[in-house]
Amino acid sequence: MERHRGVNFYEISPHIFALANNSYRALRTERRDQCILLSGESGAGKTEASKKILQYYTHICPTRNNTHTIRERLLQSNPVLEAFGNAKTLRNDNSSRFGKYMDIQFDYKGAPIGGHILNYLLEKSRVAHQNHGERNFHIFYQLLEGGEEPLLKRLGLEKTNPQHYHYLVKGKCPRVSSINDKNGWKVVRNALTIIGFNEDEIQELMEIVAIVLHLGNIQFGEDEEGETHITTGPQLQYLSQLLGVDGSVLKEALTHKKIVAKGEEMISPLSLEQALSARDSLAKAIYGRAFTWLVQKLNQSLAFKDEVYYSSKCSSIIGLLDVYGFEVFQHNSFEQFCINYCNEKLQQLFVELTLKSEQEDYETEGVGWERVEYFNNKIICDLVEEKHKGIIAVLDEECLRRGDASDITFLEKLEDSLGGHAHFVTHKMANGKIRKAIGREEFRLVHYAGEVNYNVSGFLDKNNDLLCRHLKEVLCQSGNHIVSQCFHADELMDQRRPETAATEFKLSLAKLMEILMSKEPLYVRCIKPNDAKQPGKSICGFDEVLVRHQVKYLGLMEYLRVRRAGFAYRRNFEVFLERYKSLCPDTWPNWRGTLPEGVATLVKHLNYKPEEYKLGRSKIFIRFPRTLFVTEDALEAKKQTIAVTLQTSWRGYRERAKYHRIRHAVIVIQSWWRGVKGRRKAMHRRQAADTIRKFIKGFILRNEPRCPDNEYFLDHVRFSFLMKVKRNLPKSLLDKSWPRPPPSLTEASEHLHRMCIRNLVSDYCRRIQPEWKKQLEQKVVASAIFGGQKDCYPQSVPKLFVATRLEAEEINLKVLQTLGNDNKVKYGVPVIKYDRHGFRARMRQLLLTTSSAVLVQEAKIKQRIDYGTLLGISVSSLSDGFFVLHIPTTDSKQKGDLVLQCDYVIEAVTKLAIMADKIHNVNISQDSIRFAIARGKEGVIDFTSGSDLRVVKTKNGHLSVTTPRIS
Ligand SMILES: Nc1ncnc2c1ncn2[C@@H]1O[C@H](COP(=O)(O)OP(=O)(O)OP(=O)(O)O)[C@@H](O)[C@H]1O
Repeated sequence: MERHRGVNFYEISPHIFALANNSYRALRTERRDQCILLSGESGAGKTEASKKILQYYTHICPTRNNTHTIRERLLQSNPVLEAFGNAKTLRNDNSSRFGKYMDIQFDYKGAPIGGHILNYLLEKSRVAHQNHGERNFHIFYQLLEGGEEPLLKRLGLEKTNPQHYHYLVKGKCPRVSSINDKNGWKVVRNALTIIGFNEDEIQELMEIVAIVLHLGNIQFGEDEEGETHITTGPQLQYLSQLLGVDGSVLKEALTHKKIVAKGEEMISPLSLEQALSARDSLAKAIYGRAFTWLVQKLNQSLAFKDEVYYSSKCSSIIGLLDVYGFEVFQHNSFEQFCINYCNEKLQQLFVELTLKSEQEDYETEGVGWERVEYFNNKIICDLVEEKHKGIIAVLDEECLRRGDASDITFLEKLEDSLGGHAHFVTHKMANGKIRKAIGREEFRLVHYAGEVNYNVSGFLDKNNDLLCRHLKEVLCQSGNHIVSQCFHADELMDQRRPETAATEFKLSLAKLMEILMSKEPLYVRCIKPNDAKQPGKSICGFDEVLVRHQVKYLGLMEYLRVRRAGFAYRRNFEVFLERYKSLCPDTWPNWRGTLPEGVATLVKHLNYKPEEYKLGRSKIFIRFPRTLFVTEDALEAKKQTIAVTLQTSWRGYRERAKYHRIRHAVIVIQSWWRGVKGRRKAMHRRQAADTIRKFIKGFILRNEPRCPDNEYFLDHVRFSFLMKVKRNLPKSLLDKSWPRPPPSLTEASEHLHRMCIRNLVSDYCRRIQPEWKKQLEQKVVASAIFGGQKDCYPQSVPKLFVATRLEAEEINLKVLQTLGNDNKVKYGVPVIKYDRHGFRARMRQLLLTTSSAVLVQEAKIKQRIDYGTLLGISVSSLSDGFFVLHIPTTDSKQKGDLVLQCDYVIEAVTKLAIMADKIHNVNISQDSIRFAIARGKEGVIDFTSGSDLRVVKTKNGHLSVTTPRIS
């Protein structure tokens, strides 16, 4: 299959795949529907060839989403149809007993997307009767051999025992070595599932097979009064069960007939013979219609479902015709007559389309041609089908004739109307040798493929193909859905007589011919190598006489002659030019001149040699396939360029259109956006003008009471001020800045400022540490005592009071005290111990010279003074560090007031005042301080400002302290 894919026909040796590939290529390239006609005798290999073709298509064709299923279904339809429609005959162990035309639908990419089957005249008679050495349809044996035990039990059948069923043993060969029924069952069962039958449908289909088998086993007997009755009860029970109808109703229908005359129904008993015939008719009718139902069901499964996406116009078709082949048996009946008539029609089509039309074409087109003689079988077709005169017409006439019409009268009628015809002869009409070869009840037709004697017995019945009304009524009530679908109540109402089997077959063949004529035909002529079903090329496998005979009657030699002398290809100028015009610059893209000139120009450009082609009146004839294939290859190569050109133009067009669309959209969006923006801007301006207007008016009226005209301005001013305040709030307590309020907000501003300060203060207070608080308290006290009173106070403000300075053990204090009136002034430098209760002084004596003091000895004075006894503290207003602690003098032990000097006079005095709770008893003197000396005496210290510190005792006994001035 791979070897044949995409290869030209002439490039490799002949093969069924080459032909399949050729038709597929033609379908793809020329988009013309194709049909492949398989012909040959029964057993020649048509069905096998058609399966190979199908296999080839399903293998090489590209796949679409659902084509996988379609492929499978196409392939699997074969085993199902073969099981129900094929049987073993003397000529072929798998002989098709029906005609089949299958359409395979391809989409434009060449993927199979669907299929449809037309079936023709099933050989129903086989259901009830088989010739010796033949079998019934395969499905019966397959079900019995392979069917699962529960299934068979349900159907009331016995496994692997065809002998028990009358309908299966008429030919006396229920088992054949070449056929594996058990395996066949598995294949069919699987195929039915793949095709899409559900379990119920399969069950009901098998019920039908069982119904036929049980019907065959129904036996009749006659009672003493001559009435027919059924002798096989169990079969009847199974039948009524499977058909889903009442047993008694079925029983009556099988043994009685219903006649409707003048609107009245009459029931009369059947004779034994009539009952047997009615039973067989019933079996044939049920099986025949179930077969048609099966084909319809297959068609539903194969149908192309994606109609919305692909219209059927987009698809192309390859048809496969595989009908029963030409048949000659010892005993030939109505069925062989129909089968052989069908083969005549196919041969006629072949003759018409090839030998006749081709040669006529050469002649009418004026191409020099030497006529090849051939046998035209139209005469035989006419003999069979001609209106009023043909065999079918005579048969129908006899069937419709009232009275004593029989198979024999039919034969006589034939003799009357067709006597003397070259292809028709009967025992009576023949003479000599031929007469002996024809039976009295036979007529002989000289077919294109040979002579066949047909026995007329049963012709009328088979052609009438009638099922008695009574049985039809029963089937209409059936509980089996397939049966009830096959036998519809409408049929009973229809008073018209149905077409006879032969006429119906003739009409369906006519339709088939129409279908085939509308397509490009390809032929597969199957040659049967021997009559013994033998394989191989040995002498016994290849019967030369038989083969020669077939080659002859198929008209192959004549056809070869026409082919050799003729042309491989012929087309109308228009079609040819249209297809290949792209290969010549002069004809591409359009030829303006006449068609013959155009074709001539094209052919010249293609370098066709004179012997390769001929130009007729309206057609071109190409002699060799090679020439055409070379041209096709060139077109294939050219298609790339054309495709690129088309793509370029299309893409350009598409992009331009897209660009224009976008551009238009952009302009629309722009205009809308600009409009929006413009409107927004205008609105803003209007709002701005309004604001400005309001603002100006408000400014003018700003000092008026609040009114609608100025409220906006005032609000704005307030808002602005508040925002300004918000932005410039003082960060610390020392920051005194505050925005200047507009006049209308002065009061509010002050309010806010106060709140802000308070807030800062509370914030500050919250954050303040205990030590610092104490420091500040002390500083506040210092400020209260000394603020603006003592010269050195301002310098002391930034200096922090050190907690340990006075509380420590040692304090650097100088004590000045006059201890006596002698010239030697003794100064004590007390070390003061200082605690919560008071302070204690311990003196060290100093010897005072005029300018310096020298430590002489440790004083023995120890004085303890409680804070509670402290009367007050005196300091000068100058910048010296002297201060006097006034102590009560009533106690004789007291040494008098303490005169002290300290570098940190502000700190020391403040702390002492706080400790002794004498804040209000600190006296700041301008010039001098009086202090008590022991024993009621009093001393004075005079303070003056000078250049540096000097302490001297003046003549008047005062202590004079000169303190440097603070610059
Ligand atoms: N190409 C083949 N190679 C080998 N065997 C073949 C080939 N073709 C056919 N046969 C054998 O011949 C038998 C009959 O073939 P097939 O059923 O295709 O014949 P047919 O022409 O369809 O007959 P009918 O007209 O009776 O249906 C096949 O079962 C097979 O055994």
